[in-house]
Amino acid sequence: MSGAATEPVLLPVATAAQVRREVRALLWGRRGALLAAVAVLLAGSAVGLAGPAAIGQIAQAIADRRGAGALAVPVALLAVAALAAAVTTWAGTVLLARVVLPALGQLRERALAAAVGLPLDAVESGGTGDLVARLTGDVEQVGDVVQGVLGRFIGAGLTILATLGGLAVLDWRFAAAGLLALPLQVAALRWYLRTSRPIYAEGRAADGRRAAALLAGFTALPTLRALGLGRRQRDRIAAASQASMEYELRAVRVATRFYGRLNVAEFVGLGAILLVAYLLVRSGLAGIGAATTAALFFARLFDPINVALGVFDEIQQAIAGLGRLVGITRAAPGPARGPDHGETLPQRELAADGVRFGYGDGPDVLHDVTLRVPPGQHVAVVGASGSGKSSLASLLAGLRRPRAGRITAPGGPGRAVALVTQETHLFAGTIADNVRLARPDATAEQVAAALDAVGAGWVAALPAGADCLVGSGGHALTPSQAQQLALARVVLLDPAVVVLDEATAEGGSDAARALDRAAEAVLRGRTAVIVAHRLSQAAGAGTILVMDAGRVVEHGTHADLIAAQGPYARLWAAWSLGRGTSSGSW
Ligand SMILES: Nc1ncnc2c1ncn2[C@@H]1O[C@H](COP(=O)(O)OP(=O)(O)OP(=O)(O)O)[C@@H](O)[C@H]1O
Repeated sequence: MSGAATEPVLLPVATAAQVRREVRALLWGRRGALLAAVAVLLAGSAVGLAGPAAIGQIAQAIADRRGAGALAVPVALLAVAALAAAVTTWAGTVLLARVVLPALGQLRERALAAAVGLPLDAVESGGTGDLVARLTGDVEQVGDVVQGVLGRFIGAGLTILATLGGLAVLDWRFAAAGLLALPLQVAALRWYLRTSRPIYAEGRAADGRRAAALLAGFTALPTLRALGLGRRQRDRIAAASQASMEYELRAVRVATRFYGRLNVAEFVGLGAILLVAYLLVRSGLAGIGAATTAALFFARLFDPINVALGVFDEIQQAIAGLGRLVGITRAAPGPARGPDHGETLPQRELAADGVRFGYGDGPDVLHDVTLRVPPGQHVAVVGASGSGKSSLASLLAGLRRPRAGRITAPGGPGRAVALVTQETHLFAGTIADNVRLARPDATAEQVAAALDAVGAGWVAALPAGADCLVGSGGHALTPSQAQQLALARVVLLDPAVVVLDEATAEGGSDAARALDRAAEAVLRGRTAVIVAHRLSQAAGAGTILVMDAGRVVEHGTHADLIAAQGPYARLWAAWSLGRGTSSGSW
C-alpha cells in the first residue's frame, strides 16, 4: 500500500449547466402540469391585486362624497378577491407539489441506480461517507425545500411581478418609485448571506462538538465515576452547550439586522411612492383612489419579498445539494457497462489483454496480465498471498478498471459476469428475499430450486423455511450458510461467467466440503475463473494460472505444471506436505 496521504477525491459535483439540463429533462415530460401550476399561482397573485384596487375605489368614492350605495360593489369585490386569491394559491401550491415531488423521486432513483453501478474505485477514493451523505442529507434537503418553501418562493416571486405590473398599470411613475427599494434589498441580501453562512457553518460544528461531548460523557460514565472525573466532563459539556448557544444567538442577531435593513428598504420605497402620489394627485394626474391603491400595492410587496429573501439561502443550499445529487449520475459508469465489457460485439470468451492495475495512486499490483477463458472452460488462479489474485478477479468481474490493457467479457442481456467473494452481505429480510435479490421476479419454486442446487437443505429444516428472517436482528447464519445463499443467488442470476474468489475458504472441513459441492454446482456449464484457496480446487480446473508478485508466471494443466517442476510444482509439494497438519489452506 502506498502511504500517499492525499485528500479523498470526492465524487463529481455537477455544474450549474448540468443541473439545469437534468432538471429540464426531469420536468420536460411534466411541462403541461408545471405550466398549469404556474398559471394558477400567477392567477392567484393577480386576483390578489383586486383587494387594494377595491380599497382604492372605496377611498375615491369617499373623496368624491358619493353615497353609501357606491361602496357596495368594491366591498363585494374585496370579499370575492380575498376568497379567490386563497383558493387559487392553495390549488397552485398543490399542483406544483404534484409536479415537483415525483420529479425529485425520479432523480433520487436515478442517483441510487448510478450509485449502485459506480466503479468501486470511485466510491473508495471518495469515501462511502460522501456517497451516503449525498443520498440521504442532500436528498432530504432538496426534498424539504421542494415540499416546504419552493411553492412559497415561486408564489412570492409571481406576486412581486404581478404587483409591479399593477403599479405600472396605475402609472409607470409608481413602479419607478417602488423600484428604488430594490438596490437596498439586494445589498441587504448579499450582506446577510455573506455574514450568516459562516455563522451557520460554525454553529453546526459547535452542535457536533456538543453532541460528541455528551456522547463521551455517556459512554465513559463508569470510568468517569470511578476516577471522580464527572465534574470535569460536566464542565466540558456545559462549555460546548454555551458555545453552540452563542452561535444560535449570533444567527438570530444577524437575521434581525437583515430584516431591519429590509424594513429600511421598504420605508424608502413606500416613502417614494407616497411622494409620487402626492405630486400626481396635486397636479391632477391621478385620483385619490389610484394613489391609495398604489400605496397598498407596494405595502403588499413586503410579505412576498420577506418570504423570497428569507428562503433564498435555503433554495441556494438545495441547488448545491441538487448539484451533488446530479453529480452521482455523472460519475463515470463502471466498466461492466462500458463498451469493452462486451456491449459492442457479442463476445464469447472472457479475456484480459496486457492488463496493468493498481489501487488509488499506489504502485501497480498487476503487470501485463493476459489470459483467455474460452466459453464453458474453467481457469483456476493460484499464487501466494498478495500475488494479485483477488485484484485480477475484481477486474474480470468489472468491479474495477485496469490502468492499461483491456478486459473483455461475454456480452448479452442482463449481467453477464457474476462475482462471488467470501464477503457476503446478508440484507435484513427473509432468506428468500436475499436469494431473490438476483432476480426479483423469481417464484418461490425457483428460489427453492436454487437453494436446492447449492445443497442448502438446512433452509427447509428451519421452522419458517425460506421465509426465515435473516440479516441484522434476524436468525444468525454461519459464514458458510451465508456463502451458500450467495451461491444460490448466482444460480438464479444464471450468468454466462462466474468469477469465484475464495468462495469456499470459509468453514471447517464438513462445511468446506459442502461449499465445494455448492460451488461445483454453480460452475457447471459456465465459463469460470476460480481464485483457488486450496490447491485441490485448482487441480480440477482445465487450466491453472500461477501468479507471483502481480504477474502470471506459469500456466497449464495440473499434470503439465507438475511435470514442468516450476513454481506450481513447488506450491503443490508444499501444500501436499502440510495438508495433513494444517487447515488445508496455505
Ligand atoms: N483495496 C486495496 N487497496 C490497496 N492495495 C490493495 C487493496 N487490495 C489489495 N491490495 C494490494 O494489492 C496486492 C495484491 O493483492 P490481492 O488481494 O489481489 O492478492 P491476493 O493474491 O488475492 O492475496 P490473498 O490470497 O491474500 O487474498 C497486494 O500487495 C495488496 O496489498
